[in-house]
Amino acid sequence: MKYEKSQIYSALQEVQATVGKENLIEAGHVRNIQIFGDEIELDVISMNPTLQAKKKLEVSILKAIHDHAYPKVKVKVNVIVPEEAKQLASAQQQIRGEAIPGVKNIIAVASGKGGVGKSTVTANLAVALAKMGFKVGLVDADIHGPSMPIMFDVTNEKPGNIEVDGKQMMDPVENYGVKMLSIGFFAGVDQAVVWRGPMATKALTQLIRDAHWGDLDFMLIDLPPGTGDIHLSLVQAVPVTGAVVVSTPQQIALADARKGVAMFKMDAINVPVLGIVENMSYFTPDELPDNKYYIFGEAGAKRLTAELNVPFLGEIPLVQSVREAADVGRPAVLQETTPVAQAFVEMARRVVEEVVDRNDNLPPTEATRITTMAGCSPKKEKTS
Ligand SMILES: Nc1ncnc2c1ncn2[C@@H]1O[C@H](COP(=O)(O)OP(=O)(O)OP(=O)(O)O)[C@@H](O)[C@H]1O
Repeated sequence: MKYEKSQIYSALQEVQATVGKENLIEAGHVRNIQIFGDEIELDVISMNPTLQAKKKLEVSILKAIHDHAYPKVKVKVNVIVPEEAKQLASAQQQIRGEAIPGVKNIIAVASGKGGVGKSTVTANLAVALAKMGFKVGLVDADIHGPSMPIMFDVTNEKPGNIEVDGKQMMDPVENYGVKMLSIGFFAGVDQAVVWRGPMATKALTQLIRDAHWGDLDFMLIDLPPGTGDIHLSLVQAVPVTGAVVVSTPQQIALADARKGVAMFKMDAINVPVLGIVENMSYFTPDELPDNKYYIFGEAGAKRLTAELNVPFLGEIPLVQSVREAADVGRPAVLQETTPVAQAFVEMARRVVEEVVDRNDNLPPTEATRITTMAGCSPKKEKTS
């Protein structure tokens, strides 16, 4: 079949440019349409440097060409981000608050709905990253129910004080290779529940900024469920590298996860969504390890990622040992050889991949970036 450039141009008029109201052709964002046998290749400009925007643009172009010109043709899209678009995004990041010296990547872990296992996933992600050799810090900002001290078996510890450049700072507690601060250390679980608005925000900012974290590859922030004040405060207080959203496959959890993703994508917030983790994907009894029971529905979060065009970061089974491990303060990923531990390690690998991808495609949070998967092979268990 012979393909006509004019047909391709008219199909691309159906796709909106990444800024303004014009379509791609009106905006002059399509360059170098080339036809090689049964393949069309073209360059397109994206004024939005985020990975999501670029992927969305690519998908829209494929769809437009298939729907309005040639249904079966192979299409290769090269998305180009001009330097000024990168600089603009960088400037937008600056007004968000200063980076934290020594902290390379800040990852917010969120869920729309409570009780879907956000804190469990965060704790296991933190330990998995530490086992891979990364320097990891964890901020438990879940003011409604800080659970990290229990999950890390440090309920009887208190963060120390340390003088840094003449200033008194909190010294995070450490276990399993993860430095950690929790609102629970200061307020006690019962008090923390009543914290709201400015008080919660102030506490969160102090946990992040008034602590001596040292050099970290990753700072994970376990947010309260939902989409509230504290989420907005966080993105104003620090430049968040990306967000991980946790959901179960259940419809009501997915509806809230969708809201969570939408919140991070809002123009005013504009935090790249690294992807969605599906927790409690299926139940597997210990005595029948090959049996999978999809008690909350099957692959719901996976479908949602396809629909929202965000990465799928993995599925974690519902296993009794995960709950037991959380309760005794030894995250399940430390079990090493169990399938659920491997699922957590695989999820951590996917998160690192997405961070690398994001840092390659967006202005960095700081000058030093993680741009390699080196160090991603699990090393020997490190416990304290
Ligand atoms: N994959 C899993 N298998 C078994 N139990 C799990 C799993 N994930 C989480 N749980 C258990 O489910 C309960 C809720 O988990 P968790 O506290 O992590 O949820 P959450 O989303 O952080 O809750 P919230 O933020 O509303 O306090 C805990 O008892 C936890 O041990």
